[in-house]
Amino acid sequence: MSEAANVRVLCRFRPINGRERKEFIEAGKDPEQMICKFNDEFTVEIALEAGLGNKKFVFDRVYPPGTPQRDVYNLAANDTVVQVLQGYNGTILSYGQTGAGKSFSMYGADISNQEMKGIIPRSGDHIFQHIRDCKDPNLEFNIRCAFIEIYNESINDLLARGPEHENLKIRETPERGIFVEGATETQVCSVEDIITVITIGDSNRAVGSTSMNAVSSRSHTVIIIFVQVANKADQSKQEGKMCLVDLAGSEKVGKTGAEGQRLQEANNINSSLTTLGQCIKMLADGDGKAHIPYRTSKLTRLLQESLGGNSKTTLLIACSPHPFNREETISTCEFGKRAKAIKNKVKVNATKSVKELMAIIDKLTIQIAGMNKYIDLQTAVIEWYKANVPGQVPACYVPNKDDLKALMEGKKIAAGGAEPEQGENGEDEMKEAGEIADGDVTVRIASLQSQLEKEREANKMLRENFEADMRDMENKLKEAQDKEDDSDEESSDAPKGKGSKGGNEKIAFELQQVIAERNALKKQLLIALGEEPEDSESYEDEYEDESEEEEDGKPAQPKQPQQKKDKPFTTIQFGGKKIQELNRKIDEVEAQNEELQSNFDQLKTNSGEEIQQLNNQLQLLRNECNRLRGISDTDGDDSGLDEKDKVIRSLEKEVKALRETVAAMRHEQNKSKLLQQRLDQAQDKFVKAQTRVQELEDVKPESQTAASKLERTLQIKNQEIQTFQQRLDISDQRMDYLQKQLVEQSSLLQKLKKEKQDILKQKEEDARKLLSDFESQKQKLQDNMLSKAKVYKPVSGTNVAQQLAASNPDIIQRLKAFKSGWCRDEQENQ
Ligand SMILES: Nc1ncnc2c1ncn2[C@@H]1O[C@H](COP(=O)(O)OP(=O)(O)OP(=O)(O)O)[C@@H](O)[C@H]1O
Repeated sequence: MSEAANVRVLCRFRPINGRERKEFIEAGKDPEQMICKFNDEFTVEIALEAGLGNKKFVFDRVYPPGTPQRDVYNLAANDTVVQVLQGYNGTILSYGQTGAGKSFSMYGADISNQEMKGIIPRSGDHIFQHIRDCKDPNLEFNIRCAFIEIYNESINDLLARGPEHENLKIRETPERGIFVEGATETQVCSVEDIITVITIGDSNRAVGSTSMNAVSSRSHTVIIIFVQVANKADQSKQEGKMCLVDLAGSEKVGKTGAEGQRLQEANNINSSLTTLGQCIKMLADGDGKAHIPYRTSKLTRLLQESLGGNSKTTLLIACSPHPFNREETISTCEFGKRAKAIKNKVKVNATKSVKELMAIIDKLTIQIAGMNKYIDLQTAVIEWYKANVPGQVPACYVPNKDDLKALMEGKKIAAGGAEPEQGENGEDEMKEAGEIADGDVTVRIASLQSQLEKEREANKMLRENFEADMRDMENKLKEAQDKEDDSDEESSDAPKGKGSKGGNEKIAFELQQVIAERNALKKQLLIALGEEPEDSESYEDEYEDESEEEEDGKPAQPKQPQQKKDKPFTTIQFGGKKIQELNRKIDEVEAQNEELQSNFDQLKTNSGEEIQQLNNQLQLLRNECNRLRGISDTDGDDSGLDEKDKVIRSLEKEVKALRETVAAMRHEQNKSKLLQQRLDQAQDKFVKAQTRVQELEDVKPESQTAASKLERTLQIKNQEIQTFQQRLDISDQRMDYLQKQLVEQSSLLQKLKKEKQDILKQKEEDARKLLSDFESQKQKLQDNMLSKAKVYKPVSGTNVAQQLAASNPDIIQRLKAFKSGWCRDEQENQ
């Protein structure tokens, strides 16, 4: 993880020097005059040309003239060293006008003097003090130093001589970042080694005298201290890199009086500093997306990481306090102000051990496997959708983002059909994944959908059953009616007496059966609707007395059926067509019945009187006949006999006629009886029909209630179906989204695969390169040490300075000359 870090800018003013005094004394001005006013430790006000006021600059710290080296180090470099020891890149660069004190701050007036030494030797002190203080036996430190200069746009190795160490190339790799290819990196084991390295490097660098600075740096110098910390415990490594940059001074060519080689140097210096200024301006002003022209100069390319890159950077601007350099001081402060706005992105340079790399590869392999599995699942979903009707919930599990995450972490997901993992955490992971799967909305939709389907099916069945029941009831009613009609016809032809009564019983029995069946159906229907069935009333009671014998040979009067309590016997107004027909028939039968009854009564009255009269006449005739027979037997007169025979025959005719009349009357009487029986039957039918209608009337509200309940249930179910349909639509949208995601994930997978291959390839290449670099470096160092007797030894424990002195006697002269330059300048200042 990288973190943002602003470039810190510190501003240091050196004391007024001899040259500046001299200039002002010669000009008749106050030689001690200063242009800077220090309001607090962060602010400096620079006096502009006469009358134009002051210009205020705010920095992370402002050091007035006379600030001790230690104070500058404490703020400028202490934190940076700590961060480098933690594996960060840190840069401290000094910028300013020539002679403003850059080298003084970075190296110090005397690098071996405790008070006068500058940031670089103090950093060395700090690093080795830290190593000495470290108590962790697993940590191994490896400190290396490189020392280069950029002179006239050429990068030269200051720790080795020869053309092969000049004009070195800048390279960049993901592991190392930006580095100078072929620059000598010598191992240092103490601060003395660092001092030696500085001394050697200094002796090799390009310096010259200008009118502004007796020993002026004619090149930009960069000391790089690599701090590598290896942890034996976990085989990990991290390497912090500290760049200590002493820039060559910007100068006004006219003011410094440069000409010839100095002029060319000055132009190159100014050119690279101008590019540096441009990069800083663009970094400060831009939105982070602008192209920064780092490659325009070697300096900016080398400092690319320090400017807007992976480095915690501190810019130390060195300024002159004297009015003689007002313009340059203001310009330097402007430069510092711009640099302050730069934000770097820093991160720890942790080098992965083989173990760590293997772990990363394993993780990536798991991720790829997880993504493949995810893709398989998604493909299954798509296949399912293709094969099934849209709007249905997939029969297969629809994985979600969490599943992808879990799969990429090597976990398994329950709905994917994977086996539970072994080990302590396996179960938990499966449980977790299972919870994710169970909680998935699609699964819930599927479950609800199937529930709905079941409800729908049950509803449909209920409705069908109800309709079938209704149909059955109607059929039974029709059958019963037909049977009644048939019974009517049969009874008209049936033998007199008990025969017609038996027909009624049969109808009554069948009707009871119909009622019993209806009750059973009603009970089933109520149970299906989830209601408590009422206890069915016994309809048999209504008919239990119907089979009573006739009393005294007289036809039994039709009995009224027992009416149910609280249910009055009402005239039927039921809406069915059949019921209307039945009513009509009942009315007809009733009318017929009344007519027959009155005829029968009339006939009965008339025939009874007539029979009595005829019987009386017959008796009289019999008496007369007997009397005449007695007279005839006593007189013996034949004429009288003929007369008597005539009377007898006449009387016999009359008797015969009377007998025929009586037979006819008896026939009428029988006919009347038959009519009476038919009347009874009709009465029975009427009663039964009324009962039936009443039953239907009773059932009607229940049926209506059940129907309305069903209707309401259907409405609710329809609403639920609509809701489910909406949820299914959402699910469809989700599927679209998932399909898009699948495509994205596929391309991401491809990308990851490619990246993995690239990384592996790059690692192999780097390893090969490192090995070859190492071998060549090793060879070079050995060659240098053995054959050419070079000045340093890249292994700890040897006094590099002593070896250097022994093998390079001329360097002592050069160092003396170099130091005398500083001393001269010191004297001048004093
Ligand atoms: N803070 C200071 N206190 C005392 N003397 C200083 C201070 N800064 C600089 N000097 C002196 O000023 C002179 C010039 O300093 P220095 O060489 O460090 O300048 P520079 O900016 O590196 O110049 P150039 O760019 O030409 O190399 C030196 O003699 C140095 O000792």
